[in-house]
Amino acid sequence: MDLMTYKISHAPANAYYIPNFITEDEEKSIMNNIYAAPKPKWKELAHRRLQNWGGLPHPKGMVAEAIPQWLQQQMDKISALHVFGEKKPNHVLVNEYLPGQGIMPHEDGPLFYPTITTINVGSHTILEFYMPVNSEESEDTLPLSSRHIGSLLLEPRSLLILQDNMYTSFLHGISQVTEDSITDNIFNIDRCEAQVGDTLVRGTRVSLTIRHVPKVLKANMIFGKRR
Ligand SMILES: O=C(O)CCC(=O)C(=O)O
Ligand SMILES: [Fe+2]
Repeated sequence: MDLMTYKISHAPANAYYIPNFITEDEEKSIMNNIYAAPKPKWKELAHRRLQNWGGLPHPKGMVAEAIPQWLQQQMDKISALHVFGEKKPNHVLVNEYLPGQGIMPHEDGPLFYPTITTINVGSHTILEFYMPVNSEESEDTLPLSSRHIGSLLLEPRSLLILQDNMYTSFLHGISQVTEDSITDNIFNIDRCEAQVGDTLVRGTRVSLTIRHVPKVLKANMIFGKRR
């Protein structure tokens, strides 16, 4: 697969969008596996819920946990695209959004290698990008709406890859709405099934954010070596 074919030329930095990265059968099986997880695997937040696979990222290092085969398979497919350099993805964050749910604009922080890959399952969403405020400015003088630079439409079964500047120079977030108007402010609209003028009604979306966590602790570094 030649990644360059999928580069989003209108995006302000390195971003790639691969429609139909997974098949409908794979999508169903991913959904089944995610919903088969025991209830405590879900972490409930105010506006979404999530599952961590591979461990819990932590400034002191992630205690690695085994990744099930159904996820590893997808991670290997992404590895094959060489988007993590010499590294391999070792962590998956699953987010579930019901219609009307979203995520506040944020940066993903220093715990991850600067490539984010996301498999999109179930429903579309719109990922919005914003300029951050620097220390001299405040939210009052530069409201979020004035800092919006554009967005990406993520259709079901697609893969999104964001790198470097896209990761460090902008905030990303998902608005808490139940439908989205498709406008020409969507960087990848020419790669989507939807067209400018459409209104897309949101269903339940599950995203798999697949990343590389550089700092990993071996269990014996915590408990001491046992022989
Ligand atoms: O659901 C998504 O695609 C975005 C998730 C996200 O930005 C995060 O969990 O940091
Ligand atoms: Fe994020």
